[in-house]
Amino acid sequence: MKIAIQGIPGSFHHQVAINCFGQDAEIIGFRTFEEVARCVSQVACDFGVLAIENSIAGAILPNYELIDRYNLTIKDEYYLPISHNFMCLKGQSIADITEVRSHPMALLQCKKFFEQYPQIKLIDDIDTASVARRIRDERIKNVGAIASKTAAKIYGLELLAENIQTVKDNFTRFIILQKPVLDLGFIKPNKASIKVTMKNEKGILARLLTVISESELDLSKIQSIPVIDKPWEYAFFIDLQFDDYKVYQAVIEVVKKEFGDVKVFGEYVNRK
Ligand SMILES: O=C(O)C(=O)C[C@]1(C(=O)O)C=C[C@@H](O)C=C1
Repeated sequence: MKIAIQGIPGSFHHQVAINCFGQDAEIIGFRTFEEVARCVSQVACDFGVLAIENSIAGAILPNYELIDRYNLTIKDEYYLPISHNFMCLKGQSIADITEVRSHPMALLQCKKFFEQYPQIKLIDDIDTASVARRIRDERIKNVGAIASKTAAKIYGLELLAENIQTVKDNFTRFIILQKPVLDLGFIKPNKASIKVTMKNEKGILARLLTVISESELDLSKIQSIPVIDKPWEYAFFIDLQFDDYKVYQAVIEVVKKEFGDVKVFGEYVNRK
């Protein structure tokens, strides 16, 4: 089985791919999230793993747009506890480090820690582990990485500080993507991710939320994203949790009829 991820061994995406698909899965690493989405849409891989939101840094908005544009299906979700660690080539101390490189989401999660070291510049890079590997391969001094302890071990770096994320309980929600499938097999879904492109009417969002709340569906996430060909109009990505699939389906029908276009990205099992 081929699994597409952004990143290399030691990255958090790599960890999720192993946790979900086992050690024997063939994990194919890409440099960008877009390449992952494209690979899954072309069925060059069976599944893709994509981070979608983090409990400290918030949503990764461009990834919502990718799921939509490449017409992908959300098959499942996975919540990974994230512990970030500050690391560098052996034999250096924090005072030697002038810049730290990592994935932008990782930097956001550790911003507070670096406030005490104003001499260290924070620089966006591809993914957490690839910085660790580059530091090792090119024997780069004075540069630190933020990555998992697994990455420090694989790439032989020294830990300068552990668990440096702003809040110790830190989670990233990942989604497992595949090409559209209508057959859910044996899965009994109790969660769905949908996009509603609403008519621009006064009070319409409040009315939609009332319909959802009165139906007893649990709205676990709502995120607006711009409709790119209609400036200042927005679509809403909504996650819904439910006990009764029929109630959920009935609400979807009402939303389609009264509120606007609905695109269902996936129906799956809540893993929170
Ligand atoms: O760089 C990595 O190791 C990743 O897997 C990327 C990523 C992200 O996209 O949010 C995954 C989890 C953490 O939140 C930080 C970075």
